[in-house]
Amino acid sequence: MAERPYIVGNWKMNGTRAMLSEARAIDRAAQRYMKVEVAVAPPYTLIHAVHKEAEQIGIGAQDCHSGAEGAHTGDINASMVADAGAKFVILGHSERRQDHAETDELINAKIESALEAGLRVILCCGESLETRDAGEAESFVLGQLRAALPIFQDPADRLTIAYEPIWAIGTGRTATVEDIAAMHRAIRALLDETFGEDVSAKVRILYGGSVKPDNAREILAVPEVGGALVGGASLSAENFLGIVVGASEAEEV
Ligand SMILES: O=C(CO)COP(=O)(O)O
Repeated sequence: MAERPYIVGNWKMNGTRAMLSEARAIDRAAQRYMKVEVAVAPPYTLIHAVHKEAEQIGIGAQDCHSGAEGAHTGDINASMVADAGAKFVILGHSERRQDHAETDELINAKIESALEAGLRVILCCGESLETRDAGEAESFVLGQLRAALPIFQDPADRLTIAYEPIWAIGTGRTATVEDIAAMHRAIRALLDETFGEDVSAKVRILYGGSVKPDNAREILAVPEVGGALVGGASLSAENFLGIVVGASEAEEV
């Protein structure tokens, strides 16, 4: 693997200032695992506070509005999260696609504004169980990516992909390592075709969906997997660091 494994915690709609002690613990411990790149995406309300605590870990946002500042009550745009200390934003997460009816067009507009604000993008993709059972998982996921990849002029520097099968998110059910490897290979082939192999090699493909300390090492040892996007297990420093340790051990194999 060309790059360090990338372990990103997505706190989703969790966390008050009480979580700052967890963030501090993650940050201090991450300094012992320099072979792993560690980051968290807290809710908007905590981005700046976590950014101030963090010396080692990267900070990101879980979403951003697609527009410039203006009359959009309750919304937060890309330059605002960048100003708060975020260096990346997660876009296209299945929970945003489902709960907020986000379309590929809207996600593309968000990607454009994020790139303009200097943010890196973690672009999520993933199929439902119905789609998988119909044998259409690969074409669905590649379709989601084909819709967005042409926007990236400088993908090596700005793009990370997260493959998160919807049926594995928060369910305790992970995809098999064979399924993960197969989907990651298909995504890599698309990246090779779109950007050329040299640039593609610099884009990490993460797996997400019920990654826990006890399965992290096995998943992260899959050569095609460049890291993990972690939901539930990122809310406790102990669990999240268990995954970082798993990534570090998988690197040594
Ligand atoms: O959606 C996810 C990360 O973005 C995965 O969530 P869980 O790790 O809770 O399954």
